[in-house]
Amino acid sequence: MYIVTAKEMYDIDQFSMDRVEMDGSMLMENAGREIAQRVSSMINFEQALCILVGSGNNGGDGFVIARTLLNMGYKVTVLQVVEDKKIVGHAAYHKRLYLKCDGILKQLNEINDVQEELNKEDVIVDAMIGIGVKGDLREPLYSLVNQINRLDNLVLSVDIPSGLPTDEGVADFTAVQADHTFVIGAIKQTAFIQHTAPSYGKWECSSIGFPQAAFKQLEMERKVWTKAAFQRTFPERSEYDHKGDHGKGLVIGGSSNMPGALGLTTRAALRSGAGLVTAATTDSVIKRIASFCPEATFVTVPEINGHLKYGNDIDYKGFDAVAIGIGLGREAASRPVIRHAAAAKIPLIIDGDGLTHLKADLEVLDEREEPVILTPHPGEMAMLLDLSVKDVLMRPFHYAKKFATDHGVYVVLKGAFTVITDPNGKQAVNTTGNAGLAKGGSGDVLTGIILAMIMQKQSIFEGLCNACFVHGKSADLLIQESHSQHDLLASDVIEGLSLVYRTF
Ligand SMILES: NC(=O)C1=CN([C@@H]2O[C@H](COP(=O)(O)OP(=O)(O)OC[C@H]3O[C@@H](n4cnc5c(N)ncnc54)[C@H](OP(=O)(O)O)[C@@H]3O)[C@@H](O)[C@H]2O)[C@@H](O)CC1
Ligand SMILES: Nc1ncnc2c1ncn2[C@@H]1O[C@H](COP(=O)(O)OP(=O)(O)O)[C@@H](O)[C@H]1O
Ligand SMILES: [K+]
Repeated sequence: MYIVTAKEMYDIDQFSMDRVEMDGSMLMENAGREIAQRVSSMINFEQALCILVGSGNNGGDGFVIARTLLNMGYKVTVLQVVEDKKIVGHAAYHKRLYLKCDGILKQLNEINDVQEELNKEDVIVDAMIGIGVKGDLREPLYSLVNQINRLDNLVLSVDIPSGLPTDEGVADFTAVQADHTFVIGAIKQTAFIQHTAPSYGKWECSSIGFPQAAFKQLEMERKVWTKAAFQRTFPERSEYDHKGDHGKGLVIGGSSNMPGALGLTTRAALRSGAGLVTAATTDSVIKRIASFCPEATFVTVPEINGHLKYGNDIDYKGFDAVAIGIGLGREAASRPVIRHAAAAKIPLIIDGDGLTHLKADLEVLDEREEPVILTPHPGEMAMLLDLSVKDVLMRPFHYAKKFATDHGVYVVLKGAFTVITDPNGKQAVNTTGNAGLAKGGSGDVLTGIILAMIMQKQSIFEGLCNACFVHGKSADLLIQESHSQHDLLASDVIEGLSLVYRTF
């Protein structure tokens, strides 16, 4: 499922109409009919529906929805929120059809008490403005949207909640708070931004006949990583496999005050299917984590005040990938460990404190040819880019892509919606997971899963997407079956991986 900006959606639309010669009013008919079908499955014939239509094509969709539901036998009223002369083109055509089917139409400016009028309705269908919104809502829409948001009625938005921007990066807006949004053609970027996603309520996306070629011509691919994508790309094990076929991974990190993190990463990598995992850390950390991951092997690294030192004595030969930085601490003495790891000719994952050390030494990335994967949370992404966390949360797609393409690395920008970006700027969003993961240690577990996944028979990008998918899915299944978001621990997420593998 594609994730689009407004411009990309208009490009898809234009391509379908100009190159494939699809008719605009047919696309509108498809959209409206598809949504009407879905609305009808949510309501009953006793419920009164008010369809609010605006001046653009979003309003046109509203007229098709109104006609379709009317002809199915529902109680429908259209409330037109703009003057007659503003309804033009395909929308005007569909308005005519609705009126010729004896549809009831009221004008907003002829109603004395809008609040009372809306209170009479059970269901509000919001087809006032779609992706064509520009700037802050003007009156009377601004007041109307605020009134709608005070109602208890079921509110269903068409394509996007009216007033909400399509693209990331807008801080302030007034928009309909939908209970459910019926997205047309492709899901919009703001459905994955922390401060705009809640406006959509639940959402579902319907295909209205846009050809695949219309999506393929987009400059850059940006998709939701779905269950189907996981099942299509996740590699099967062959009957004759041996441990060497599933990768020999190395994890480097740990310090006296953060010993557990490396244990979580190591165990998670083993649980996720790595053939062999070796943890390189201080003697005291090894003593503390060894019983938690008995299948792992260990390499002792010299220490200074409980932190790893130098790192030039770690032998990378024979390993297929390395993850570094987990629980490492920010002591300057540990910085060379990152530099040495960067010289190893195998895929490199840099996590946690490793990212802080990397920031002081970013040029090591330019010298590498093998894949580098960075796994920042928004705070670490902000640190890498010299921005505020607010900036990153406002434009995660933009900033993750900027860093990935500027430095030729993969970026896994973690959060409620994790954005995975490849060195060319291709992006995917993982939507599995829940707030039970918002706890220390969850990221360490993810790093272990990533290490295991990138050593399996799948591309690095697919491996990263699948790692985020199973990490979140484990948390989702655990809170359905035996845990809550409150008590879920990072170590539970490791054990929950078996549920994911068995279920999917
Ligand atoms: N083939 C197609 O094209 C298909 C398109 N599809 C549908 O079309 C939608 C996009 O349609 P669109 O481009 O006509 O824009 P749309 O979202 O209706 O809004 C524009 C209107 O809003 C108004 N307005 C804007 N900002 C405002 C503000 N701040 N405050 C107040 N008013 C404001 C603006 O008024 P104006 O500024 O012109 O006075 C203008 O008239 C898309 O989301 C999908 O639903 C589907 O049917 C599939 C096929
Ligand atoms: N509300 C949430 N919904 C879904 N996933 C979440 C949520 N909060 C955190 N996560 C996931 O949990 C992990 C937290 O990683 P991170 O912040 O690095 O934690 P830590 O460093 O404490 O281990 C990430 O994979 C993130 O995507
Ligand atoms: K809308």
